[in-house]
Amino acid sequence: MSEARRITQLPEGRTPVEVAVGVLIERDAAGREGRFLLTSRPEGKVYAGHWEFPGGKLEAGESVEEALRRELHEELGIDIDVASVERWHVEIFDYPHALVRLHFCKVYRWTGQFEMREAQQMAWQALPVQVRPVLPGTVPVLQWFAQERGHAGPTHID
Ligand SMILES: Nc1nc2c([nH]c(=O)n2[C@H]2C[C@H](O)[C@@H](COP(=O)(O)OP(=O)(O)OP(=O)(O)O)O2)c(=O)[nH]1
Repeated sequence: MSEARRITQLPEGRTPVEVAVGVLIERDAAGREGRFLLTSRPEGKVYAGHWEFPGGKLEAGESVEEALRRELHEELGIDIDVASVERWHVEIFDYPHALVRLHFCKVYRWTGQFEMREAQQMAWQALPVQVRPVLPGTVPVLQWFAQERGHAGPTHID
């Protein structure tokens, strides 16, 4: 399952699946970032049981923010305001099952109670991440966190 390739340019003639990904982050009263939320991929999906940031594919006509609002509601039962979504990084991954362009967004505010509506699991994590295995497309996010937070050493357990 490790045949995922992180690539910097779209291969000519191939159209990626656009994916909105929400990096939900706790902040303290001073605005310092703390733990972030990972969820496990539900049974029946590719990479079932792997940990990732919640999100999913854009539907026709949707913006990244709208897709994220829909996915977070459908998967986790929480609500976000599209205006508060902060776009962070874009990454392209070429998996055997799909070419995906991941739009990672930071989310600091949400309302509602978390409900695992797809029977997945959730875990608030810090570096190094303790849950495993993580999805290949999740690893760059952990590296960005490591840079931002001055974290040295492994970001997760393989
Ligand atoms: N949600 C999410 N998907 C990721 C991450 N990293 C990564 O490579 N992916 C990939 C895995 C999948 O190929 C794709 C997301 O598709 P998905 O199957 O989870 O989306 P979905 O919920 O819309 O699925 P479905 O309705 O078609 O079942 O993006 C990540 O951190 N979060």
